[in-house]
Amino acid sequence: MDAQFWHDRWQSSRIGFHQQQVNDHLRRCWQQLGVAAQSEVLVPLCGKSLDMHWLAERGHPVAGFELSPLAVHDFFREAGVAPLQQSLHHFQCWQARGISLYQGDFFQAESLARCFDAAYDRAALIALPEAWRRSYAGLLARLLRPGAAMLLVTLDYAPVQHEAPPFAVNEAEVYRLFGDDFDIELLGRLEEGDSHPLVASGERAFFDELCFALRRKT
Ligand SMILES: C[S@@+](CC[C@H](N)C(=O)[O-])C[C@H]1O[C@@H](n2cnc3c(N)ncnc32)[C@H](O)[C@@H]1O
Repeated sequence: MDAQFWHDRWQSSRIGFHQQQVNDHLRRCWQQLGVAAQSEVLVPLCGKSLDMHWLAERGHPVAGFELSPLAVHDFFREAGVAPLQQSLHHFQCWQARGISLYQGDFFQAESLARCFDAAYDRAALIALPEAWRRSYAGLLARLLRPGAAMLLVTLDYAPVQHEAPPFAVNEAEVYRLFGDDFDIELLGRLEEGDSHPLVASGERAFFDELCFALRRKT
């Protein structure tokens, strides 16, 4: 997916991935990661996710990375706050209430020369075509300090589609991508079954959400 694909999605408000509520896996599983309250949480490909407010309310500074200026603008406008803005290397950085949104290409994040103790990925890995996922996993391994924890939420469904996100990223692929640099534990599999419209209509045989805890190896 090139940048224009995502700019078009935001421009035309085709943002079905955006959740009006805090993600269930985040609520249920975050505590198990044992991330210290003051640890900053990296949120790659963050959109305007409300999950970032949830993390900030728990005392975590948040560093989100998002391509779309519209998403960043909406995030702060909908929260009713006026962020401070500055240019930082390849990014425009918008900050308010302990949340910093770096607007630009996440794959340039190393230009900031920063590392993090925790990360949260919901609908980021599965937004990337297969050819980009290894670079993404490698970048996260470099941005996270040894011992850092990451909560990763992916989708597994069949038959898979290759044309447009969300892409299926199953358990075996998570181990292939992250296994060299991270210890991995599958925390849960939410089997949506017939409650998912694509399963009910017969378009998909199954449609599951997977939640993993990753720990950066020392
Ligand atoms: C499927 S959405 C998920 C957003 C968010 N994680 C959520 O749960 O709502 C993927 C987001 O990644 C952004 N994006 C795609 N490629 C990016 C990149 N290279 N750098 C930063 N953001 C990117 C898109 O604009 C889009 O908002």
